[in-house]
Amino acid sequence: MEIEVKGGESEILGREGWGEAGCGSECSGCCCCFGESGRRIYGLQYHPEVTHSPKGMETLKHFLFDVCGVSADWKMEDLMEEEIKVINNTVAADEHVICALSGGVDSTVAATLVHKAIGDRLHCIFVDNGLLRYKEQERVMDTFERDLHLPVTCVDASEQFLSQLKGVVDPETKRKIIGKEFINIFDQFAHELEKKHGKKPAFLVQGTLYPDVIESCPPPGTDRTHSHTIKSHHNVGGLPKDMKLKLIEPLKLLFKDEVRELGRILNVPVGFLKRHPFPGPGLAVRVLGDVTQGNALEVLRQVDEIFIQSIRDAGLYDSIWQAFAVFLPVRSVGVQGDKRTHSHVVALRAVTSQDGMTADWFNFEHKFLDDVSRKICNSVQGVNRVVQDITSKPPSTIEWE
Ligand SMILES: Nc1ncnc2c1ncn2[C@@H]1O[C@H](COP(=O)(O)OP(=O)(O)OP(=O)(O)O)[C@@H](O)[C@H]1O
Repeated sequence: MEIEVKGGESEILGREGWGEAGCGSECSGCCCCFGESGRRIYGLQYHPEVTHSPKGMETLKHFLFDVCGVSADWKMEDLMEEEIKVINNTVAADEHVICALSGGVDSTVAATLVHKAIGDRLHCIFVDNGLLRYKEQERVMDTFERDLHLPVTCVDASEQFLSQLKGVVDPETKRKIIGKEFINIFDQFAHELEKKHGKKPAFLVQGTLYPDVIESCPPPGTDRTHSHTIKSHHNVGGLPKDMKLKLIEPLKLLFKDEVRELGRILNVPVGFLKRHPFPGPGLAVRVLGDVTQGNALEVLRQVDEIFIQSIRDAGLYDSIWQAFAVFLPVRSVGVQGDKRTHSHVVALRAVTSQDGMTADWFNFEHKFLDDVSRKICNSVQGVNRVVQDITSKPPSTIEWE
């Protein structure tokens, strides 16, 4: 069996006295697993939970059910009830809670659960940062209000964000600017709620998932300890110290597919739960270079909408983890309507994945790509070339910036 072994950790294995040991085929014979059935001690030097590990799930099932003797009687309904109890015990009857909704699955499910627990003492905010997809604001606000009955304030801050991003091309700087603007807006929202209810919100709901917790957890042997601050920084770009908000993270023991299951129990529309992930910094990380230059955002919105709608029409949306278009900071020469053009180039990216940690590029049929490319060049002014991204993760990341 071939397995991927993380380098640099093999010296703790293969000590004398251990029983059976296995070797990795691609790592010069270093130990990749061992077992001592007498002492009932087992160890693995690879990630069985990763989809790329063959028989990983079988290995885990064998360990849990045959070795440890546990039974699979865990139910999502029980978790929901438990979390509601925890939320009610945490938030006193006169306290208020805020939640930043992105229109994504995680924050929506987290907010819906907290709303079920504490009702309208939950106050949600959705920010139009000028970096949203085609008609995104209307589409998500409609779902929040009509289907989920969530109390949501929509703030149009597009000018504020775009003016701060003018001339910025470095991806990290873009992310930091966006994170900082989000915080200013959340802070202002909290102040307004304080004026209205006479009390500052004490809690912030975040849609932290278990993979985020794992990623925030430092490797064993380092002096560091796990910190929630790491995730909150990751999530909303860092919270201002004077907000003093305590975190409510009801999904922090769940993986994405489990969050979707919880969402189904909470009656979040299935179409919404199946939405592809969308990055917090929005189209800013899909327009390479200065997002405010020319009509890059508008062009990208139109291209992206055509691509996604074509994927839906072809019945492929649910087979793809994430699909989107990227606006490239180059122009190419073309011939359109008997005229020479010097126009924009856009890239299409679609990947499959189980958890976003690794991903493979999606292999569209030739006809699909041909149709989409023609449709884009024929209907989006200023685009004369469409290319496809055919790299997996690794070596690339899913997003381009
Ligand atoms: N436009 C927005 N308005 C309000 N809050 C936002 C917005 N975009 C992102 N956020 C907040 O920042 C968090 C992190 O954004 P990111 O896109 O990385 O989310 P995520 O962890 O994938 O979760 P989700 O599935 O909810 O989008 C979101 O969960 C949400 O709380």
